[in-house]
Amino acid sequence: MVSNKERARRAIDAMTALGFSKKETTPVLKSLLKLFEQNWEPIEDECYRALANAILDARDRPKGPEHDSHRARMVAPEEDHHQPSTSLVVHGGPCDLDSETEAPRIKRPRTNSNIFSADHSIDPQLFPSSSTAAKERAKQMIDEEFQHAVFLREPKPEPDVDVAQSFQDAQVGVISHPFNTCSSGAAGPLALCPPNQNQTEISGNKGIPVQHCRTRTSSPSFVERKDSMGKQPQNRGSLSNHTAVMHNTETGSADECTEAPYLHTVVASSSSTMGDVEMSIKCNIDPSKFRMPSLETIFRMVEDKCLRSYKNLPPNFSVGSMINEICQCVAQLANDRTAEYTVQSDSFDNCRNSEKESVLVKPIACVNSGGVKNKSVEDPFILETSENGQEYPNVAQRLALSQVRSTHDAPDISKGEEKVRISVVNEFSSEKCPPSFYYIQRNTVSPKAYDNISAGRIGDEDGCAGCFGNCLSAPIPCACATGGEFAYTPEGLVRTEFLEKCFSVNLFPEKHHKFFCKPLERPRNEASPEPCRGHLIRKVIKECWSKCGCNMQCGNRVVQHGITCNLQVFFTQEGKGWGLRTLDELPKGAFVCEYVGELLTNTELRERTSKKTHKVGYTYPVDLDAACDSEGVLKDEEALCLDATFYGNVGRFINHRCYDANLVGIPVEVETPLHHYCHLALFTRKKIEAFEELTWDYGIDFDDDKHPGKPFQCLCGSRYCRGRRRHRNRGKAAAKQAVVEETRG
Ligand SMILES: C[S@@+](CC[C@H](N)C(=O)[O-])C[C@H]1O[C@@H](n2cnc3c(N)ncnc32)[C@H](O)[C@@H]1O
Repeated sequence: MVSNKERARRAIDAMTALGFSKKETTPVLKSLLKLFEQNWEPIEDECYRALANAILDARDRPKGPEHDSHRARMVAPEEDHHQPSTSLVVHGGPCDLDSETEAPRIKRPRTNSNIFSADHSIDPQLFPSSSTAAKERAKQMIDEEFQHAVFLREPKPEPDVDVAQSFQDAQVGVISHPFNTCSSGAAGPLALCPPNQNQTEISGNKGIPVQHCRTRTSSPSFVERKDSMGKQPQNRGSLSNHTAVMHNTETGSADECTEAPYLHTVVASSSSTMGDVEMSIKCNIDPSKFRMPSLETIFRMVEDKCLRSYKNLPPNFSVGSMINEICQCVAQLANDRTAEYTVQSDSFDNCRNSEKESVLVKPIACVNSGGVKNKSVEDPFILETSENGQEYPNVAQRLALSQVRSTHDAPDISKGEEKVRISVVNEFSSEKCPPSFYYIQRNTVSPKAYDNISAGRIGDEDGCAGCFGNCLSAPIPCACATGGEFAYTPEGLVRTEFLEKCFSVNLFPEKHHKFFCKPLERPRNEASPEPCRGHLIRKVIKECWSKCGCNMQCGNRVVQHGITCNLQVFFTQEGKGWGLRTLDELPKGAFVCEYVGELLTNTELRERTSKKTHKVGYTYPVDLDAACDSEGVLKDEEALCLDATFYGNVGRFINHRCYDANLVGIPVEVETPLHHYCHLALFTRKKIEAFEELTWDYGIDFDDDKHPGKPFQCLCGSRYCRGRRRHRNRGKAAAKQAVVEETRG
């Protein structure tokens, strides 16, 4: 049992850590002891919160004949005069309650450097006496008051702690505790944690989460929460848990804290029958200088840094989700050492081990029913690192891979990323599913491409003031309508005229304006890249977006809703590899899917393809021609393209067909606050029957021997095929004319 002397010493030390002198603390402590009838618990509870408050009250209390230095009134000074009878006076000597009806007024701590505010006194009626009930209620009120504050006051760091260094030494720790209490997702309370208590519970009210604090002995401190009923809150894993835990600087005793004050913020948590896992940030701090930023701010900054540092990130990359994922993985791996875990872990180990020389992405195998080995397991993509060690996929990407769906074991190749299930079948060979890639529903953006699009070259960040309700039914089209008319019909189909104009640009590029990339200035001895062959200026659909005044059901929002038709990836009979088909009949002008991949600059794509180190049979880059600037001129490194080789959606399975393909690609501005560029959306050019293969004219000139990428041997089967030798000399104009007529007819 700890002696009173020791308890007093600890209390004084705790206060010293907060910047209160021993001289100041001692009389107030005595008063409180008296008040609580020599019961230490209410004083020690909540990291000596009551004591800290009482000292502050003593400080705040105006000095006067009736207020000697040993008297601390737990009342806000401004109320003191008006409600003297309701305040509790604590004497420095033996406990001397002025009145049985007086009660302590507990103040809310100030949130910034000056810490404890005196602006929030608690109704004294709630503390009618110093009875146990009153003390309980007082304790509860303290909790309520402390829910949202950072409770720091000039703590004394360890003498040998370099404060500046301590800031940099903010650590993230994973704390696992296999029991059933858990953290809530609600904005959480902050606690001042006593240095010598094994567990302190701060009760809350109205369902507001409460917390326990454990101080460190050999293991790190942690904070956990449960609701006022002691149940686990539902919204686990939210990232707003925010807890400040402060330790004193005491050293020596095994059960006492041995480190400088630190701020302890719970970042994420995961709860399951397997146990709870939390991740927290611990900062050694100088509270006079330190203000804990919000987690959202921190995450945003980290995400921004990742984007800049690494080549590529999925657009929905979120540090917060990643940390949550880590918690879940810790819980899972700690409990479940299955074979599957070993396999996956190995692939990550491979990535890690080969980080220096090359990065190995080992796609996860298909589940093969017939015992057929998936080629992709044996032939992983090998991607060389660039000079600066950053090549696809890099560290951040590998971390992000857990969020991106691999295509193994896929009755739905999108692994639930899309609203509809996209099945995979192979009726013609033993390959059960396509070589692995990472399924993404939205483009990822490389930092360079990001710089280009965030420069606002393509889109206009401002929303349209004229949008309201469903823009398509407005009597006068708003500014989102391209050329004064919306491209979509009320049924969500692209209007025939618009569709034909888009098709015509593809078919007769020579009749349409082009713009040309300017190559980068290069040193004389360096080979110049191939001169730009020109990018077509295409018709663009601009969809309404979050800054528009209309609602999500507005008819001028189609592509942004994602895939809605039933598609299937299938193995083609003609030798084109995998292809995409529709399972339902589709009307003319229907949106099928976007071509999704990694958004790169042309320069980045060239660098990537020049390495040609990956063992990928098919290539998937597509120019984003619509990415023109107002001057009609682009620098080479500004022109954008999409590469779906490693990351992509079902669009990457659409094969080429010369001229009479049944899909047409239309650039669509689907804006987000961060991205303003044209997405490449594929719409049906004509009515398509169920089970018909979906095709698209890549615009390849098979006669062009100078083309940097060797075109494949076309097996499209079209009567107008440009790839078949015997057709090459036939008049292209005649072929185009035939297609136009066929389209009209
Ligand atoms: C975007 S991918 C299409 C999906 C691809 N078939 C697969 O299995 O992943 C483009 C590649 O498919 C092949 N391909 C597409 N259309 C073709 C065609 N008409 N004839 C022959 N091969 C074709 C070529 O190898 C081309 O580089």
